[in-house]
Amino acid sequence: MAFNKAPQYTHGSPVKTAVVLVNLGTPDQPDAPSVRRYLKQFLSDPRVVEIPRAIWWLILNGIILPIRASKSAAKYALIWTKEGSPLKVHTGKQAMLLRGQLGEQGHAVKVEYAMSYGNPSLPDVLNKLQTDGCDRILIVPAYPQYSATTTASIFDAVTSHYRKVRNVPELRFIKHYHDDAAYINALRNTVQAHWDVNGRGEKLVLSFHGVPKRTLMLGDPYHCECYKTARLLGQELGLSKDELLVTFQSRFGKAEWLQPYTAPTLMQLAKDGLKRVDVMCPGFTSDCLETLEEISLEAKHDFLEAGGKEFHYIACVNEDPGWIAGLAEITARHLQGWPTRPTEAEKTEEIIQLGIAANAAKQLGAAR
Ligand SMILES: C=CC1=C(C)c2cc3[nH]c(cc4nc(cc5[nH]c(cc1n2)c(C)c5CCC(=O)O)C(CCC(=O)O)=C4C)c(C)c3C=C
Ligand SMILES: [Fe+2]
Ligand SMILES: [Fe+2]
Repeated sequence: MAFNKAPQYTHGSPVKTAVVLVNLGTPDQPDAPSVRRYLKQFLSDPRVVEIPRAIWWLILNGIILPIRASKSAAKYALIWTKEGSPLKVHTGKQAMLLRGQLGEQGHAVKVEYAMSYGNPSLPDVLNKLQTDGCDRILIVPAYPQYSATTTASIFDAVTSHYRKVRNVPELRFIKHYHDDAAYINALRNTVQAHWDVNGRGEKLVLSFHGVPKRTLMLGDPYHCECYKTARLLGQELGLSKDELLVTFQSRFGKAEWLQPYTAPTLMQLAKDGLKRVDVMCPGFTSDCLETLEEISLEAKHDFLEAGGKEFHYIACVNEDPGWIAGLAEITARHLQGWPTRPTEAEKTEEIIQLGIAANAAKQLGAAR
């Protein structure tokens, strides 16, 4: 196997640190060809669909992609913004704000964002960081709860990238923050802010993205981590057991997924006489197709059709300042031990270098 050519090594170059916020990915455009390309990459990942490859290849290419690409594209079109896909827009803004927050705290780190599927791709971002001389990389998955389908797929993508690299950096990887006070507080503040403006529903439904039930039986901690997030948030909000409900959305395929399923549960609640429900999705740190279309539009429609009167969707933490502070806290904790705060000598050296560069530019200007 040939390894990718690394930038020329130079003695004494300062070791730079980078943080990469990684989210799932999204199509480039809300049209069938783009969605097909994205779904093909996503659903071909053996971490996402654990069916023998040859059989799955036939099902995916013969049935799923031809049908789903245009159906999903129509859904993406409903939530697309002028800036692009909400998932990408929010993740990009979070990375920019995290950069600012860590910088204010004195950390000299680069912060980028990348996607497991689609763009900006993880390999592109990791290559760029290598070119920029970053030799310490902290990977921050955008998922609070660990799941092999999401978190481990990032791990696979990162490690398989570096299998082709000659000069590998130091690597760190955050596994989860489902029970981290920084995340729970950001969720609590988001719910409270919504209640302060809109009053409070009879029930708060926490809808997490589902996974096949089989993965729980095989030892994936995702289900337990979702319940722990819910329990801690319920405690922070002072909710009784009757006021809080966990459900799982986005079932894909025919197999049983984690239950109770979100949409049928909401319809049953309405049929049982519940008038107002508040719904939040604490498995997502950015609003996306799954929250904006599936919950805020589809599930709302189902609840109202079944006799409910008021449906309140509470947005994800997105760029909420409390969450950006929390994300910075979690990130800084995982950067510990890496010298990210420049020493006085390094600061002086940087000032000298800047001075030399400015002088050179002046001389160049005078010579012209
Ligand atoms: C938050 C964690 C997520 C888990 C766990 C997860 C598992 C999972 N998802 C699918 C299939 C699809 N998911 C789709 C979209 C999608 N999924 C997540 C997150 C998790 N998925 C996000 C953030 C998004 C939205 C992306 C966006 O562009 O906004 C889709 C595509 C949309 C569609 O066609 O419905 C599919 C398909 C499986 C099979 C799975 C676990 C086995
Ligand atoms: Fe998904
Ligand atoms: Fe979905």
